[in-house]
Amino acid sequence: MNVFITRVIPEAGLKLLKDAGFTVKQWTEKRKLSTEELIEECKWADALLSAGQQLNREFLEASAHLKVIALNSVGYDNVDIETATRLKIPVGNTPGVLSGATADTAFLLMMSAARNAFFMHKTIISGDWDFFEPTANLGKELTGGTLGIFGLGKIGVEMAKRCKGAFGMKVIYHNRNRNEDAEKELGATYVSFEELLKQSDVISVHTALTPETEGKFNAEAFRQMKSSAIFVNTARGKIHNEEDLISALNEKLIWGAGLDVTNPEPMKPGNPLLTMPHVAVLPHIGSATETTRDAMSKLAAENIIAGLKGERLPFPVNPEIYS
Ligand SMILES: NC(=O)C1=CN([C@@H]2O[C@H](COP(=O)(O)OP(=O)(O)OC[C@H]3O[C@@H](n4cnc5c(N)ncnc54)[C@H](O)[C@@H]3O)[C@@H](O)[C@H]2O)C=CC1
Ligand SMILES: O=C(O)C(=O)CO
Repeated sequence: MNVFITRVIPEAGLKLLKDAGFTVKQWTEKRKLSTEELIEECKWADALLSAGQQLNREFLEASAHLKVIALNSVGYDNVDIETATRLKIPVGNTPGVLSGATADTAFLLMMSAARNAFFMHKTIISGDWDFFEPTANLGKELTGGTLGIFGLGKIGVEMAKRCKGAFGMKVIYHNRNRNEDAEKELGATYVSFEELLKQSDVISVHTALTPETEGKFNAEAFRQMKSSAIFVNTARGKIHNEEDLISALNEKLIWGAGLDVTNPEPMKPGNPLLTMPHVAVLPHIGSATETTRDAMSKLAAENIIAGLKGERLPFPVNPEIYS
């Protein structure tokens, strides 16, 4: 059995695949494959382990022989799941193991925006750090503030735990469904989207990218937020409208922002967000720790192994193919 992998993955996952007796080919070029290249590579493969590739209808229809597609991510917005399901190709993802690391990144971005850390760092590089000024470079304290989580799933819960534990923040959330476990564990309160915007000192986005969440944080949403609020997005860049975010920051409708995800990725080096005060931008490193990336590669390998054995994937995103 042959497995094509669209990126070099950690040894931990690779070993599981090799120990299972599969022949593995990794794409080592530091660029994404085109759809045509991916179709060509997959002609040889029985399974695909995909990191960061767009798996569209054209690719899936040309690769309907694949017995399994394992994503090296929890997000699956870059896969045409409807087509994969129609073609009965099981698709697996990597939930849970990356929740802590990604929440750590959200926390880092929240803190960095609150204390203007990225901007102040640049003043050292440019030689503009002159002397200690008691009235300048002032940030925000978060103790006792309100954290608003948009999408209180696995990562959202981890972010809420960190903010409650560190700063005693009150947690409110808006979700597709109530999360009663989190309400009990964290004392989190369910609110409407409008109340989330109005009441939060920090809004942290943790939903999947879907037609309902795309562009959700737009001019209208930023207008309803507190002028002292910080907007954090570690989910997907398309959930906020970048132009509207830049205007909201320039017009001081909100105070700051922390982004691990942008639209497009990579963000262009001249993007104004990279030099604005109270803004912190990272290059999609939410899950990027050794421990977490090892664990993700193992889950992806487990999905491949189950799929190639004809078994149900341990982490399927289209479980309906089994019914
Ligand atoms: N920056 C990074 O490196 C990473 C980003 N992510 C992103 O984070 C997202 C969330 O991951 P998890 O917490 O593991 O997923 P999850 O499925 O546990 O949580 C997502 C939550 O959002 C809610 N939701 C979905 N649609 C909604 C809507 N229209 N309105 C309100 N709530 C809605 C769901 O009910 C669920 O509670 C992923 O889909 C991925 O896009 C995930 C890992 C790393
Ligand atoms: O898992 C995901 O969805 C990511 O964005 C990277 O870990």
